[in-house]
Amino acid sequence: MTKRILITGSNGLLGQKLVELIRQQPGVELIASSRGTNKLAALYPDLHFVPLDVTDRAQVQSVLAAERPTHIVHTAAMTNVDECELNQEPCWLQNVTAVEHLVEACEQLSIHLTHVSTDFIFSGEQGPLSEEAVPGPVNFYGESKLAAERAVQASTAQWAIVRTVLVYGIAHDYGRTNIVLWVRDSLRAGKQINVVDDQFRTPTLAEDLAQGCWLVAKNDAAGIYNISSSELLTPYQMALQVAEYFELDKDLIVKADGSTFSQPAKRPLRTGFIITKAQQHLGYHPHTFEQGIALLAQQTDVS
Ligand SMILES: NC(=O)C1=CN([C@@H]2O[C@H](COP(=O)(O)OP(=O)(O)OC[C@H]3O[C@@H](n4cnc5c(N)ncnc54)[C@H](OP(=O)(O)O)[C@@H]3O)[C@@H](O)[C@H]2O)C=CC1
Ligand SMILES: Cc1cn([C@H]2C[C@H](O)[C@@H](COP(=O)(O)OP(=O)(O)O[C@H]3O[C@@H](C)C(=O)[C@@H](O)[C@H]3O)O2)c(=O)[nH]c1=O
Repeated sequence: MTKRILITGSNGLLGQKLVELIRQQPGVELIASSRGTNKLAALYPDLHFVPLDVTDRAQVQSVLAAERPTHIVHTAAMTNVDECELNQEPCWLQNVTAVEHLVEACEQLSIHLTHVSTDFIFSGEQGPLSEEAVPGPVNFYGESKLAAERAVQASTAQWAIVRTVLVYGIAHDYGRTNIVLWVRDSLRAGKQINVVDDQFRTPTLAEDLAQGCWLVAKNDAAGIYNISSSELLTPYQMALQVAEYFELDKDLIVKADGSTFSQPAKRPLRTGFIITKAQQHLGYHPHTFEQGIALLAQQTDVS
């Protein structure tokens, strides 16, 4: 049966990488969707795009009934963690209520749902984590993403959950920075930055995350899959690698921790994922952080 894959949040970082990847797959029909206008229209004039605000139940019902996808990769979310902490109603609407609308439609139309989740559902007391780890969020964004997972796991539709962590990459017409570009651009500007050395992550190249989501949908996989890199690093260690690669001044990177650096929303300290299940079951093989930096360097040097 021909796969018809609908991506939610196709204007986002992961959404754009999924469009780039899936549009090249033979025998697969792609439906891109997002809340705003299509940011990829100039890049991919032939891209089939439909406006879809996933918080609007009627839109979810009508678009899915019209487009009849066989698979959905749900990337859309409110992803600014501090904004979620300070604006909890829109966070819940975008991260939980929207998922309930999608689950309902996937059950009605027998659509395979791949839902993208996060390490922030965990407390940060221990890591790196397997798929069996017990959640315990420490911020509202994490609470919303855990509630979304529970809605998906209670579904009678075919579902898979892809958990990831600290995604970096370059997207078109995109407002948000990421750890690699933020460090590179700060050091290039001669700016001193305070970077925490007490948070542990397995940073994820956006292209690898897209590959992981594609492997899940392609294989009609079921259950939870950790999709990230396999290198456990602190942001401080990541910053040093970025400085090394771009030959920038490491002395501008000042080591910080929770006692000297804080953000409106608490961050889980130790996360990061064990990815052996995805490696063995899906054939998932991510880039190293250094390879990821090199890929971004190539992309920024040409764009
Ligand atoms: N980035 C990271 O470090 C991590 C991300 N994740 C998860 O991965 C997924 C993708 O993240 P990422 O690509 O970074 O996110 P982005 O913030 O880059 O993109 C999210 C997209 O979702 C869209 N969106 C938001 N609300 C709606 C809505 N109601 N209807 C339709 N589209 C909507 C946004 O549209 P608009 O542009 O109009 O705002 C945006 O384009 C998310 O589920 C996130 O929770 C998990 C771990 C780490
Ligand atoms: C801005 C800043 C960040 N950091 C560190 C904190 C953190 O570990 C890392 C990234 O910080 P940010 O606040 O940009 O990102 P943060 O909101 O922590 O990223 C999270 O995003 C959501 C969507 C997720 O799902 C999580 O997996 C995670 O990736 O860099 C510093 O050390 N100094 C700084 O000045």
